[in-house]
Amino acid sequence: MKAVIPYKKASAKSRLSPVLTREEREEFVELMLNQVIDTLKEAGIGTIDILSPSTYGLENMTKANVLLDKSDLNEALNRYLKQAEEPVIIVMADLPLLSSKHVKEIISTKKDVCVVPGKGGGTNSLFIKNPSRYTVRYYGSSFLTHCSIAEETGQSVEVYDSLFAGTDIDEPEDLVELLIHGSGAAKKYISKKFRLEMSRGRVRLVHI
Ligand SMILES: Nc1nc2c(ncn2[C@@H]2O[C@H](COP(=O)(O)OP(=O)(O)OP(=O)(O)O)[C@@H](O)[C@H]2O)c(=O)[nH]1
Ligand SMILES: C[C@H](OP(=O)(O)O)C(=O)O
Repeated sequence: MKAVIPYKKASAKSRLSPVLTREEREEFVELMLNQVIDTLKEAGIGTIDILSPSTYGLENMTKANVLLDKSDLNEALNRYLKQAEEPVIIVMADLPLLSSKHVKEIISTKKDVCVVPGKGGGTNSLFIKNPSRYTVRYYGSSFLTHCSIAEETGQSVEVYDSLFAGTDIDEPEDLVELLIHGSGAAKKYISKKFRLEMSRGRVRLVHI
C-alpha cells in the first residue's frame, strides 16, 4: 500500500488570490503539503510519492519521493495508477484538517474503493485497492464521477463521511475552518495574517 499526493506549487490556490498574494499562496501550500505528509507517516504509510509537474518547491524534499509528470492532474494520476502494483491512496495536498485516524479508517475499508468527498462535489481522497482497474477523473463533480467509475467497473464503493477530511482549502471561507479547527504550521501561517470576527451571528475572516 502506498500514498500519492498530487502537488503543484507554481501559482497554487488561485481561488485564494482575493486574500493571499502568489508568494503567500505558494508558502501556504508548502506548509499544507508537509502536514499531509506527516499525517500519512503517522498513519503508518511507508511509501509516499509526490506527483508534480515540476521540482519547483520540492528541491529539498526528503520526507517523500518526488515523481515528475508534466501532464495534467488526471493524466498524471492515471499513468501512476496504471503502473501501481499495490493499493493506492490518493490524497490531495490541501487537507490540513486530515488526521492519521481518518487515513487509517479510509484504508481499512472492506470495499474495493473508498471515496472521501470534498466540498462542492470534489474528491479529497480516494483509496483504490486495484489501481490498474481504476481511472480517475477529477474536476467538476468528481465525487459522483469517482463513485460511478467504481460501479461501472464492478468495484464496490464506500463513501467516507467526515467534516474534517472533507474540508479542502480552496476558497477564503475555508480559511475560517482552518482557524477554528486546525493546528500546526498551516494554521499558524494563516493566523498571523487573519483573525476571526463575529458579524451578525456568523464568523468571518478579517485581515490583521
Ligand atoms: N500533479 C499535479 N497536481 C496538481 C495539478 N494541479 C493541481 N494539482 C494538485 O491537485 C490537488 C487539487 O488541486 P486544486 O484544489 O484545484 O488546487 P490548485 O490547482 O492549487 O487550486 P486552484 O488554482 O484554486 O484551482 C492539489 O493537491 C494540487 O496541488 C497538476 O497540474 N499536476
Ligand atoms: C481536483 C478537484 O478539486 P476541487 O476543485 O474540488 O478542490 C476535485 O476534487 O475534483
